[in-house]
Amino acid sequence: MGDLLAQLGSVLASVMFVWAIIQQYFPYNIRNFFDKYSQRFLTFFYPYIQITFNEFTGERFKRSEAYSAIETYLGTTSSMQAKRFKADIIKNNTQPLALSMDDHEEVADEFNGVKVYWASGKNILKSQSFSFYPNTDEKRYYKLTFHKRHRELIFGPYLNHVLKEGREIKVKNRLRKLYTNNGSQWSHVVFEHPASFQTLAMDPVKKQEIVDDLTTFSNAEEFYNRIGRAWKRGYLLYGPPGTGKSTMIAAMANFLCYDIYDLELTAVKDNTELRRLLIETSSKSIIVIEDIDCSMDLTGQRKKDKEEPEESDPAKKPVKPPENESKASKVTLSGLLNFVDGLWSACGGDRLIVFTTNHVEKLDPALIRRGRMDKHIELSYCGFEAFRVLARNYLYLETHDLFEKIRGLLEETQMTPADVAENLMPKTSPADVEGCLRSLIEALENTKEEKRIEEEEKRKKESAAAVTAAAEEKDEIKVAKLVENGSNGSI
Ligand SMILES: Nc1ncnc2c1ncn2[C@@H]1O[C@H](COP(=O)(O)OP(=O)(O)OP(=O)(O)O)[C@@H](O)[C@H]1O
Ligand SMILES: [Mg+2]
Repeated sequence: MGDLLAQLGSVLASVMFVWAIIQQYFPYNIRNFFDKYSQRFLTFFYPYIQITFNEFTGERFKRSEAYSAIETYLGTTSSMQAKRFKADIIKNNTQPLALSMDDHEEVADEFNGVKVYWASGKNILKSQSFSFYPNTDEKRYYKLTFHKRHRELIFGPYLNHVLKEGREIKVKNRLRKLYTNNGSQWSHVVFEHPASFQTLAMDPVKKQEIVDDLTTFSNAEEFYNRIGRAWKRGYLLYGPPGTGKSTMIAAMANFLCYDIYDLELTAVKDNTELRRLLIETSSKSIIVIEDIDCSMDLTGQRKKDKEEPEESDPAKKPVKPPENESKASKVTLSGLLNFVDGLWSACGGDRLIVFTTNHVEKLDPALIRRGRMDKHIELSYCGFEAFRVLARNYLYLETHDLFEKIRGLLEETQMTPADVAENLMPKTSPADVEGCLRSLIEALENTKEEKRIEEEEKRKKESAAAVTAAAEEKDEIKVAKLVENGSNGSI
């Protein structure tokens, strides 16, 4: 046995030696000739198929998307098998490093019970001309090997699975961005908002419904293709200031790993500019228009005659530029509707459109009808369940004797989650839990008292108005009687 191995070893060594000599000394075309015929010879007996994915294809400096997706996919799949990795910092909240297989490593993968083999390698081409960047002549590739009887499974479902998984991991690992528009240009910063659905204070049933809806949407590419609709979904978030609309958008972006495009409509000149901005948005993004009722007169002619309710938040009063102001935005309701309706569906990929408003009743029904805004979500005053989330977030508190009292007060008053959160914010370290809860109770009682006084004053005003109206009515009757008597000649 030992002899046989020794002989095998020496045969292998001689073959490798001859191959090394061919590689080293024989001209390119002779090598090519050997390659070609040895391959033909091998494929005759060899039952395996090989596919090579090169790092650069076609355009010299454009990295192949498939190669990059495979690299990411194998980074996760190979983590238990490979011994040498390449690492890169990704500065992501959840994971600091992205791993990928180093050159000349080989790993196995399994799909539907079928085993396949991936190998990484590189060709070093000798540059014909002088180059300052010798590294650019390294050509990396991944080679996939599998038995030829699995050809259909691998060419179809398996490769789709690898590319899809790879892209998804890449999306999760990337640094996400928050884009804002300055007129017709997007500029961006890194998006690092810590909000999540766990920390969002709202009714848990409603919250779960939203999470499920988002999950279904983000996995529904095939469904949207099949029914012939653009892969997009509209959300309308409405409710008083400080109830968590903006926080929910950040939580959605973190949950789906999407970028955010915060569109400032008042800075957009006209419909053409709006169209350009929207077409420039990338897939896997949330396009947000905050305070849509204040952004401009989107309601068109229809609302002009109606009396508009007074805006309680002075910062959100609609900005109405002077008539002759040349910079005034000319974006129209129909311009916006065209995009929400899917004229821009030509740009593929999934996008969420989110509108927020404090006054849902002010919006034109055309803008928010189902199909345009698929989901209407009301964010309202803080209920007991929402309070419990805040207590957990701010004070690590699951239960407390004062909870029942707080429950009662929350049912009787209207306090926004922002105000509740402010009261629960620890003022000392370590947190004085009872002190925070008492400060909240005091704030709730003050709000309740203010509401009582307000209602009493309103009642007083209403009864005073009723008395005046009755007196006026009496006077009118008297006058009418006098007039009637006068016409009868009795005055
Ligand atoms: N439901 C909530 N859950 C957790 N935190 C909340 C919630 N609502 C408000 N907050 C807290 O209050 C602050 C203000 O909330 P946010 O900006 O989301 O309110 P909003 O509804 O967007 O208000 P506006 O209508 O004025 O834009 C947030 O920074 C957050 O800390
Ligand atoms: Mg907001």
